[in-house]
Amino acid sequence: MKGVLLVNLGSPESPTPKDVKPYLDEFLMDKYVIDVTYLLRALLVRGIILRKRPEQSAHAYAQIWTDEGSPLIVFSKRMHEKVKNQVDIPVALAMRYGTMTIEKGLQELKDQGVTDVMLLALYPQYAMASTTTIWALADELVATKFPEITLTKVPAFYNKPDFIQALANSIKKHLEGFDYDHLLFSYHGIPKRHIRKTDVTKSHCKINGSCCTTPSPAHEFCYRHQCFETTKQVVKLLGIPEGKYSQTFQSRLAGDKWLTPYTDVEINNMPAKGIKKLAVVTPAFVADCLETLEEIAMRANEDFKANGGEEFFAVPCLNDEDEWCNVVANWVKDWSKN
Ligand SMILES: C=CC1=C(C)c2cc3[nH]c(cc4nc(cc5[nH]c(cc1n2)c(C)c5CCC(=O)O)C(CCC(=O)O)=C4C)c(C)c3C=C
Ligand SMILES: [Fe+2]
Ligand SMILES: [Fe+2]
Repeated sequence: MKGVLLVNLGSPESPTPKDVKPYLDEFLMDKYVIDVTYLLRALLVRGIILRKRPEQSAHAYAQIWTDEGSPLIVFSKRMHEKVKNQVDIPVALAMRYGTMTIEKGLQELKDQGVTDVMLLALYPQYAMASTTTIWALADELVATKFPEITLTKVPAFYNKPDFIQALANSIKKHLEGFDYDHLLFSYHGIPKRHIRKTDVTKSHCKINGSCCTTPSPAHEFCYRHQCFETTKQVVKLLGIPEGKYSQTFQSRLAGDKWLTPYTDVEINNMPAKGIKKLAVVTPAFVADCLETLEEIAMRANEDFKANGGEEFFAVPCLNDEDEWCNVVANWVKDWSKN
């Protein structure tokens, strides 16, 4: 019997340092996120990052937390319900980190008699730190605990026409009536090293400006290329002219060379370039979360205005919008027919 496992990142149990610390420990000790030797990772994460970050992150989480819990979890659950109600095979929801584990998701499907699982990582663009870590853990669990299950991994959907259409329609709807000067596409950043590491050709991705727009088999696993493509296709559908939009990368951790240009730096410089009304869209995230609600809608908004900006609007993620849920339900239906 067929079934589906939807997987997103996860959130701490509560916005307190006590719960944020073990969550960040699980997340940052993941070898696909901080991809150095175990000893170096432990030194970096447990010896340095986790000394202060849980307090700071808990404070940030507290500002976005809702009565129902973390926005990422709340929106993912709503989206899951809507998808589930449209299809006639079991659909489970799991998170890569935290208590809603992939193991529990697979168990839930197994208990309903599922042996053939469509694994959908809820990230439009492929990255080692987001997609591979889900695929690798699911593979490990199947090998050790669910030998009767086979997995079908859904490739990144950054350029799928129905996803692009849903995203473009959502942006258009949210921006109705906002006469913005500029639309910024801000994607979660990753270390440049990750791009080189997942280059299947081993030589294509030089991150020098043109590699990501030059056709190559490397692009199946090139996060930067996939971000450019999402932006290009959405802009085309919306008919936004050159110069009225740009693309940046946010949420970097210190100590590494991350993809540029950086969202915060660019936003702070915009008012001086005459951009006074700014709209920001965050297409690496399908559900609003800390990185969209606190980093963009709150912090970037304040910084933009402190630097002379006048109006700022953070476009919500797709969350549980009907069109997006229908798109996912259609992917499930198409897969389950074959
Ligand atoms: C879009 C996909 C994501 C990629 C790629 C990604 C890479 C990545 N992230 C970190 C470090 C952190 N990310 C944090 C939060 C966070 N990251 C994503 C998605 C991707 N991360 C989401 C959806 C969220 C929000 C989670 C939520 O609960 O709302 C955090 C935690 C928060 C904080 O302390 O700031 C960290 C840390 C790295 C190092 C990385 C690639 C190497
Ligand atoms: Fe992240
Ligand atoms: Fe590339």
